[in-house]
Amino acid sequence: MTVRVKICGIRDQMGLDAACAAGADWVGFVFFSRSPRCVTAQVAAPLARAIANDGPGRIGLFVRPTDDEIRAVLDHVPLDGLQIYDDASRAAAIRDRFALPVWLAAGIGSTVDLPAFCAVDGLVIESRAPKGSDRPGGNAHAFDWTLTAGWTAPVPWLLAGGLRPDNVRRAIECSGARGVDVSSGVESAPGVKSPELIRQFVQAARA
Ligand SMILES: O=C(O)c1ccccc1N[C@@H]1O[C@H](COP(=O)(O)O)[C@@H](O)[C@H]1O
Repeated sequence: MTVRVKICGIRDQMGLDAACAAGADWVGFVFFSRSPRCVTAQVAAPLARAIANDGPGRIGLFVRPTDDEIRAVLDHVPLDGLQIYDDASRAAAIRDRFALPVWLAAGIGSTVDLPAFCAVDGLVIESRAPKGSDRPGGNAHAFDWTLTAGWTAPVPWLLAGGLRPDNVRRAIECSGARGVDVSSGVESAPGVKSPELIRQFVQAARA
């Protein structure tokens, strides 16, 4: 089975071209001001529009957004889905409001944190933010991948957090994930995507 891959935190054409050439299934644009990968709608719009119809899906990442913040982005940037960091009921409300697929990000500390039910289209299962971090994801921080091994997921899900070309295969084998999401692990510096690491990551995920 082909593992599906999302490359998150795309900020420029070079990163986008690398993700497309590597065969990524989705690319993510981060609309969160405290992230080193943050893009404005003005920066993301031409990148999102440049993606071919058969290219990766375009995911907008938001942290506790208001409806107005999402609307302001959607007015300019064509997106195929939203990745939301908020509580489950708010994510479901965003799904209803904007009629777009919504993936809810869930930080996992133990198996009790794994959702048994949800009213969204997908889950991004990742580590909890380390103490002192001012953002809930994108921290290059991994969790115990075996926690998801016996889980019956209510919707499709991606594994995220601290994944890199040299650990993604082991993470997939330990977790049972069929999809992975990466940001920090394919960068040469915070916010700077490395085409070579993107290529290696996608290849390793699907090896
Ligand atoms: O990428 C970010 O900067 C970010 C900021 C705020 C919330 C989530 C963010 N990224 C997501 O976090 C995970 C793991 O990222 P990493 O590979 O450990 O850096 C992933 O789902 C990203 O989409």
